[in-house]
Amino acid sequence: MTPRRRTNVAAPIAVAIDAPEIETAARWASAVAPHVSTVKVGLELYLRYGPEVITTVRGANKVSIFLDLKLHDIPDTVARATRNVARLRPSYLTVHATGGRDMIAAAVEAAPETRITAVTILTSLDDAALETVGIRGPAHDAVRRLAVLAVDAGAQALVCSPHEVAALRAEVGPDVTLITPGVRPAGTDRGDQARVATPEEALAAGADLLVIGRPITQVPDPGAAAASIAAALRRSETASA
Ligand SMILES: O=C(O)c1cc(=O)[nH]c(=O)n1[C@@H]1O[C@H](COP(=O)(O)O)[C@@H](O)[C@H]1O
Repeated sequence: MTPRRRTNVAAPIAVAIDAPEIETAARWASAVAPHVSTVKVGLELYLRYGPEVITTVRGANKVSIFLDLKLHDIPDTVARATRNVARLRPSYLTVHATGGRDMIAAAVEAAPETRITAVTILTSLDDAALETVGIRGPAHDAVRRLAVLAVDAGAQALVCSPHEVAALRAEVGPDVTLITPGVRPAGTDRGDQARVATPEEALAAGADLLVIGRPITQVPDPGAAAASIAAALRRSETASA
């Protein structure tokens, strides 16, 4: 699939600010903000610092906030939790698609200004791991089933691995934002990720937003790493135009 061309300078990257301390998170956010569209705050920081970490990471940075709490509970509980964090005005909020249709719909209704983002099958799981938790695979099929269910329930964005993006795009159309973690620049360590691809491959497959954490944050200069991946993405878009 031909990648959709972008005119803004910030690359379609959500940097996963998975830091132990709020001071580190603030430093990483301001280093990467000139180069990327979005920063993602997840469980590690939010469970320690709560809403304060959103205010801090947002700071003076011109970035969208992706709040990755992966909510998964009964619909009323998820609705109330979603309402609480919607006050922080995140652009994206994650819920697990396996929570089911009513749970996803409850989150959508509770946060009309936020893109409720359904996580399909975690990128750390391969086909064998899926079987151990009783989800009918292969991962590719499970992702497609959950994506259709989530969009039907009102989710405006989906998280999947780069391997499933092209098929999902064909399935859900152009209006649903497709977000891919499991992104590893060539030559970097895949760590605990199972279904991975390079940033250029994920973008070429049709992803709208690439979630990248450790390849940017666990190097001496996160700002330079973000700038370098952003430049590589721009080159690959130009080459395929
Ligand atoms: O929802 C997510 O962001 C997410 C879903 C998924 O399936 N896999 C996944 O890795 N993530 C998140 O994406 C980030 C990936 O970070 P790195 O593996 O360091 O690039 C982490 O913050 C994960 O919590």
